[in-house]
Amino acid sequence: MPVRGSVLVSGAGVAGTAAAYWLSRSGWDVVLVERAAALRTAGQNIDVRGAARTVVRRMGLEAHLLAAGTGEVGTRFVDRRGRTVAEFPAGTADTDGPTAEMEVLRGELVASLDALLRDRVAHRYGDSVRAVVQDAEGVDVEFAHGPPGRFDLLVVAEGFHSHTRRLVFGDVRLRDLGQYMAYGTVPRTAEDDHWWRWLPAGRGRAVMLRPDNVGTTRALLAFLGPPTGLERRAPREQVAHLREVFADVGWAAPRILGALAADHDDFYLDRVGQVHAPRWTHGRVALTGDAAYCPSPISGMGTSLALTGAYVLAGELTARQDHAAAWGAYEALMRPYVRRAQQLPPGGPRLVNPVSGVGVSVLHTVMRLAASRVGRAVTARLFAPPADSIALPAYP
Ligand SMILES: Cc1cc2nc3c(=O)[nH]c(=O)nc-3n(C[C@H](O)[C@H](O)[C@H](O)COP(=O)(O)OP(=O)(O)OC[C@H]3O[C@@H](n4cnc5c(N)ncnc54)[C@H](O)[C@@H]3O)c2cc1C
Repeated sequence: MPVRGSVLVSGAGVAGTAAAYWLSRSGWDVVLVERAAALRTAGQNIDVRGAARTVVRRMGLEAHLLAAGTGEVGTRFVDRRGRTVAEFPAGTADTDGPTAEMEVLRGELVASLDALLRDRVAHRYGDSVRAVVQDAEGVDVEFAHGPPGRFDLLVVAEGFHSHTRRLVFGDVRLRDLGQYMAYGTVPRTAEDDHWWRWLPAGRGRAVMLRPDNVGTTRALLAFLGPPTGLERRAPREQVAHLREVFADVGWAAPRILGALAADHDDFYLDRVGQVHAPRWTHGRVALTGDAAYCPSPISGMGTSLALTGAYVLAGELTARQDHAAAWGAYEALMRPYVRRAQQLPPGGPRLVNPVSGVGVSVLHTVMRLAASRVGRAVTARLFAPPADSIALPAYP
């Protein structure tokens, strides 16, 4: 196959590995640079829905990812004693509820995508883009550590806080959704089951436990509040803060906080937000995945947008050959899809994280109604992620 041109992909997450796969498969010469010293396989349960299911099927990964799923059987809202208030079993349709049919650990997905790149894509770990200068024919890139290089195109897939996005596009609008989320992995206990258990704990807080397929349990602590810079503090200080915020919450909170205090390895805390970049391309540089259009973890669509966007970007580049035409087609196909994915239910995180005790009781009632047969039909139509709302082209 003739080489179409050279592409530097920056960021070996979901979007970066997927873009590298589709580009290399179509004859592009791809270098994948990742800031971390190795592939980052941390992360928790993520959903692959709708059009993204088609993308992983076209990669030959669907059966493997279904078999390597977390085994989550559905979502249960619980009270402070762990008793089920309402449950939403996982359906076979991707749009059925919080638990998608394809739920995998992020690490499993990224490792599976990366395994497709062996012998196709040059990896450069422990390095990052320091400067970008482009002209009509190409992009000159300086790296923090390695020698500089010239590429035909640069694809930025560095996630929410992308540095290269800032270098090329300046500051883009980040929509803060008023919530912190902390993730960690805790030892599994006999009491843990295969449900995603979700405690709305009042005062805008939530405690969640989710099953995995590697013998541990995934924990999530979320709380509403303004940005305080907590996300930039050391993990030890972040856990100490969480201990204060969740001090009076029972159920799984003490167990989670105890485990997080002992082990920070897989601990991660950040603000919940969205990326609203007015343009996704500039000259010979394109943004994809969270760096371009993060819809936030509460949308359930981040990974699906990353997989779909990488596929469309690479497909259009290959189908059109002229990168400017490809950028136009990428925006035209993906913008409406992204707009729908970024439209959260009214109130955003506030809707399912009531502040007062009365609010928690109201939420319990609403969840019970929503979990009924009629309720599920209505809520599926109102709140289901718009995972299928794109006509995915079949590229050669
Ligand atoms: C370690 C980790 C854990 C996560 N855990 C969860 C989770 O539990 N639940 C959830 O919903 N979402 C999680 N996410 C986010 C989720 O992966 C994304 O929302 C979604 O899959 C879109 O992926 P992405 O490839 O655009 O971004 P990401 O998956 O964030 O990948 C971005 C990649 O770019 C790399 N990178 C960043 N800056 C640079 C740079 N300057 N140069 C080179 N490389 C760079 C990062 O190290 C990372 O490998 C996690 C992301 C990471 C990186």
